[in-house]
Amino acid sequence: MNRRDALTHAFLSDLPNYVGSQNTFLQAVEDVANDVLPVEKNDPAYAAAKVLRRLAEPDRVLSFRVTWEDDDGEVQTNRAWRVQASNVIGPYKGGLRFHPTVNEDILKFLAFEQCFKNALTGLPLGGAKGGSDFDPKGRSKREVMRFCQALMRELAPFIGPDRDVPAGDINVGTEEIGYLFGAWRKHAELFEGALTGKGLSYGGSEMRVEATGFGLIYFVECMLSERGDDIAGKRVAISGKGNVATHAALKAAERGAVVVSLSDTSGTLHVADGMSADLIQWVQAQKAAGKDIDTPPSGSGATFNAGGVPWELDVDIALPCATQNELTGDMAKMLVDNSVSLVAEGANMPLTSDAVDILRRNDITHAPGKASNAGGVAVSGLEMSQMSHRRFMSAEEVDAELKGIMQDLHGRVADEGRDGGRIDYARGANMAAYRRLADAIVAQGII
Ligand SMILES: NC(=O)C1=CN([C@@H]2O[C@H](COP(=O)(O)OP(=O)(O)OC[C@H]3O[C@@H](n4cnc5c(N)ncnc54)[C@H](O)[C@@H]3O)[C@@H](O)[C@H]2O)C=CC1
Ligand SMILES: O=C(O)CCC(=O)C(=O)O
Repeated sequence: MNRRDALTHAFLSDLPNYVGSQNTFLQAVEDVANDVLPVEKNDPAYAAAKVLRRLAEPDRVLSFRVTWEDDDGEVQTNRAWRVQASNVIGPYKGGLRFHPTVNEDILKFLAFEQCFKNALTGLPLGGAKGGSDFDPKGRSKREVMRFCQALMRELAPFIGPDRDVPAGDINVGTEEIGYLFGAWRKHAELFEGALTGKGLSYGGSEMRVEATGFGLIYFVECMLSERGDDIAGKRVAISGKGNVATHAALKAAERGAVVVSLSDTSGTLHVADGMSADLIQWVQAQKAAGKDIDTPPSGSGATFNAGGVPWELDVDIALPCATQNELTGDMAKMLVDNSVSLVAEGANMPLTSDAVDILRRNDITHAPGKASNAGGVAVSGLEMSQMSHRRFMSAEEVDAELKGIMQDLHGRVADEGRDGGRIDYARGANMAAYRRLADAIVAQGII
């Protein structure tokens, strides 16, 4: 082991001493540490500032109880958190997730990733993430509204347009953001952009709903053009059936790709000849109505493979768009066996560490979510500017800005990640984001 490796090893061995058994957070920090610590140790200013050690500790973790009343008049109690990771390059920014699996570990990993992602956008956005173990499944709209209002009663004192600007994530879409914004506005007695993902009638941006999925496809198109190739005719497997998955599917199909799957935890919807926009919109409608996707409309050409995963299918491109660690080592081997040549993450950290290693060993190009799914937060940044200026862009203008941001972001990541004839996108993303954060940390002193 050389000196550089020894220093990285020492950092990683020490991590659990202050992170404890938060394994998802550890996974995210380790991934970054392996790429950036060798550079940090050789840069006197970065090394003296102990940049990564500081980034691996959120500025603060707010933890609170949310008490609300269900439709039967019964009192319900949930746990919620806001992890404010770093505001060194802009106000804290990142989504809110409602899911029974939410805990401090998951939110710390997401907030850490968000710092790097937001730095890559080139916009002045810090990193944060929040959410609750509240499960909206089976809850009425009134219950969801009361829960959002109760959560905002606790969160409101800690957010604001120049302080911390939450947005949506899993199970938090335009409807929930509406309830959250209404409650914040009442609390603050202000009409300001304290949240993004708002509805168009009260300060939202065109294209925020589509931005993450569309941005993912713009990024994939940049990756393909590096090889002198394009997406038309490529067979694409997508996991998930939510906002990111379905908008990626719509954009890929519009660009001439053959989208063969969407999925949920119960199985995979498969169309060998490619999904039509109508079928993708059916999936969106089913999800919005809280219904399953296992009985596709007749004539759509779709079958549902209960228990199956999209990675079993014969495709060129794989886009995991559901949730963290959904694509395991065994599934990565399926991608290798099926000669997949490109994997780009729509979800945040959807690949386990061994899946990443398998792709790397088999020379499969892999873009991490902090680069390829940054389109959503980038349009959130545009929503913040539009709200401040009181001047709103058309859908065409926002889409053109989004495309430009994803192309610039791809260029920055590719430049850092170029290694002979190939591009290491994971390293490129970690390094490009780290440099921006590190320069700001060094410039602002020991604080
Ligand atoms: N909405 C956004 O703008 C952004 C979302 N992301 C990430 O994209 C991923 C999907 O988020 P959205 O589409 O917004 O959420 P959504 O609420 O619209 O859809 C959630 C999706 O996750 C799946 N899912 C949830 N928990 C799961 C589990 N334990 N196992 C398997 N599948 C599960 C659901 O089937 C569904 O496909 C998440 O990782 C999120 O953090 C990343 C960047 C921005
Ligand atoms: O739009 C935002 O502020 C956050 C989006 C988000 O949560 C993410 O990029 O993972």
